Amino acid sequence: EAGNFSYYNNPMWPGEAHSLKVEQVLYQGKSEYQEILVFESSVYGKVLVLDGIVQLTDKDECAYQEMIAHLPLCSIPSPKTVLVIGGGDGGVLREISRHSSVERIDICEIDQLVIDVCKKFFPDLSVGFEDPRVQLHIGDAVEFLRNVPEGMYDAVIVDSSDPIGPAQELVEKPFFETIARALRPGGVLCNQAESMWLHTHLIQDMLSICRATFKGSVHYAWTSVPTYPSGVIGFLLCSTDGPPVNFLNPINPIEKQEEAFKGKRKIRFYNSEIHKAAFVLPSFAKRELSSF
Ligand SMILES: NCCCN[C@H]1CC[C@H](N)CC1
Repeated sequence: EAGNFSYYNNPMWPGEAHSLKVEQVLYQGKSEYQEILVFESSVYGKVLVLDGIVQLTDKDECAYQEMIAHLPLCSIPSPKTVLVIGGGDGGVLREISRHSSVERIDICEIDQLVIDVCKKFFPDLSVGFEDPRVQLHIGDAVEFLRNVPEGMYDAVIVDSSDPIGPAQELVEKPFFETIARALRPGGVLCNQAESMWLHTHLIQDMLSICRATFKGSVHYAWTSVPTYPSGVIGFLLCSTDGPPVNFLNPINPIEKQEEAFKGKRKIRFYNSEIHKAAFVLPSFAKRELSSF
């Protein structure tokens, strides 16, 4: 119904509310995993909500999807095989397909209904599924990774929702160990890593797991997404042992990828400068998220 959509008292954000004016509800349903809502907002275009948590909006999804895809892929010389965990809306696939070096994109999404709803209401994102390099696997990521050959991927991107509900196991040590095994030497992981304003304890836990699991470098980067709680979201960038990866300086800059732009939607947020800037942290975060 028209009015306001707001979520509050979610255990992830106690005592915090964020509300968007609803022009029209476009879809409401429930899969075997979560409640799914799509509505037209007055400021941010269409909005996708899972279990009461905003996942993306037309207006600001570019910041999240472009950063989570290009921060890892622009940090290694020539990514060929990529795995996406989650990402059922297709936005991350859309961004990965800008890289002409990529030959294979596996995606493991647990909820088919999310994919179907996004194909209907978010064609600018689900276009990612049309790339012939994409192979879709519906199922649990932990199960999927168990059956992946060792050293299979150059990059793994974990585009997960928050660690309550279906994505709880995606912040635990065994999951990161299966990712490390699936990556080739010098391979990279980019993981959704919550807000430095609200979740430094969760981020510290993920950082210590990653520093123990990934023998290369581990860095925290962040970006602005106005419709996420606290208006920012972070990313964990990890590399395995083998050729060192310097995340802070994109050696495979998007500006040099002619495929990145030809016949595709323009890039709206990411560029090589904002790549470098993403790893610059405010003082409190440097203290709380530095190596320990
Ligand atoms: N690909 C859509 C974004 C999914 N990522 C999450 C949405 C919910 C947020 N609280 C955290 C990121």
